[in-house]
Amino acid sequence: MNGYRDLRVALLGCGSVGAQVARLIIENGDELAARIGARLTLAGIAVRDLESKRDVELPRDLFTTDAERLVQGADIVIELMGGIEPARGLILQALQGGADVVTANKALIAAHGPELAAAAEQVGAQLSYEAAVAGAIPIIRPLRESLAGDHITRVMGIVNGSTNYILDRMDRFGDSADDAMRVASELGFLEADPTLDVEGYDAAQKATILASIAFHTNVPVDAVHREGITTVTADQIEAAKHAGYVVKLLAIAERLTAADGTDGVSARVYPALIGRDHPLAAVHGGKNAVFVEAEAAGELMFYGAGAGGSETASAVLGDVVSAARRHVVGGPGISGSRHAELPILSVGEVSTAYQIMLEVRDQPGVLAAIAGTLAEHGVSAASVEQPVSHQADGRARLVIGTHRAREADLAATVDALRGSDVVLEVTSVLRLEGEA
Ligand SMILES: NC(=O)c1ccc[n+]([C@@H]2O[C@H](COP(=O)([O-])OP(=O)(O)OC[C@H]3O[C@@H](n4cnc5c(N)ncnc54)[C@H](O)[C@@H]3O)[C@@H](O)[C@H]2O)c1
Ligand SMILES: N[C@@H](CCO)C(=O)O
Ligand code: NA
Repeated sequence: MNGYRDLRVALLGCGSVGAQVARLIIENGDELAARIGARLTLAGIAVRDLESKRDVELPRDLFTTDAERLVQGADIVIELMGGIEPARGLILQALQGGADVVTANKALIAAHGPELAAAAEQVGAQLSYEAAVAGAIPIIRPLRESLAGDHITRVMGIVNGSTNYILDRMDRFGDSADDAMRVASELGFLEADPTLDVEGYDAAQKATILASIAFHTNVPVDAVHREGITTVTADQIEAAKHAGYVVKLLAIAERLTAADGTDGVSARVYPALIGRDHPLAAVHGGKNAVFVEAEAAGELMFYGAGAGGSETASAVLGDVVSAARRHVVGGPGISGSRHAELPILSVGEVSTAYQIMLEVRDQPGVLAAIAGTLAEHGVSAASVEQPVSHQADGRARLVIGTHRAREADLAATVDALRGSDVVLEVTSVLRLEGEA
């Protein structure tokens, strides 16, 4: 197609996502040119090893091991190498040279987002990372642009596919935690270091990014309260099911008012109960979804593939097209706004309902003693159940559902229950999210 100017695109990394991005740029070149009004010309692909076997057949003359040189003179740089360095240095080099940058690197954006955004703003370049959170699902752009005129109150996401796969197997097929983890590992769903998934680090990186954008505030990753799924038991999943809930690993970013009246932001990742009729309960297998609540828009749900080479490449290409259009029309790129600078509140300020499971002495007066302990700490019981299936040898199980309580009050209640003569063991404490 004639008449279009060329935009020089440098691709850094040619793994699962990078190879698919290269394929789409080459295969869809004419149509992309028509949509953009300029042609994306792949100037080169930086790789570690020129001879490596690739998922996709690509022209070999595009490959180079000299990433720094490739970045020079590029209009758009796509970073899909992962990791902190050299990705960070190359992105800074690209931005300082005036290029727009597209990345899928959640670890880098979570750790160095403000530094990279400042470098982009300094030269009016655009830094975008739609693929860094929930893969193919459009969520960064909706939060940053589509909802820019609204007030977001809460963002609650299933943003880690492998842990959702594990919890879903436990819920639907009655797998033990170990069995579900083994299947997820065999299917290649887990990161090379599975701790990143199962201890919630990956979800915490995504929570940082979501909270920062939703609330126009820099929310550092170490301010995210993080609990993984390694403590979740088949017993908890069964009790949740019985009570009409499902256990999901949730990344939550929320506007909160603390007990002292401070308005702030809470960012947290933990396994929590949600009602089986909540839209997030229908997110099965390795899928992701983000549930957004905003003052004017109400409830919105974004659902789809959170990972996968071609799926993630779709989000990357969306950002590339947006950057390319900016080159055509001119003007500065959309920047990450941080003007609100809200304080980050501790998890102790969060208020949710809870489900507490206890092993107690099966004797008269136990219920009254436990009700007394709850009341002393200002926690009110909404339901108490004593399942006959868990009664033996003078022991009984109690499953207590509470009304909403502050996390700090609930923690004090649980400590007091642990110290109580009638309680043999506190076997489970799970938060209940997604209720009005
Ligand atoms: N795979 C997914 O489904 C997915 C989803 C969302 C986000 N991401 C993110 O996308 C990025 C890429 O992920 P991926 O799955 O394609 O990883 P990958 O490991 O398949 O690919 C990364 C590639 O970059 C190359 N590389 C690393 N350092 C390099 C260097 N210094 N110079 C040249 N090449 C280098 C590696 O050799 C590898 O081929 C990561 O930041 C990841 O977190 C991936
Ligand atoms: N390990 C991540 C990959 C996508 O970021 C997941 O399980 O969702
Ligand atoms: Na996304």
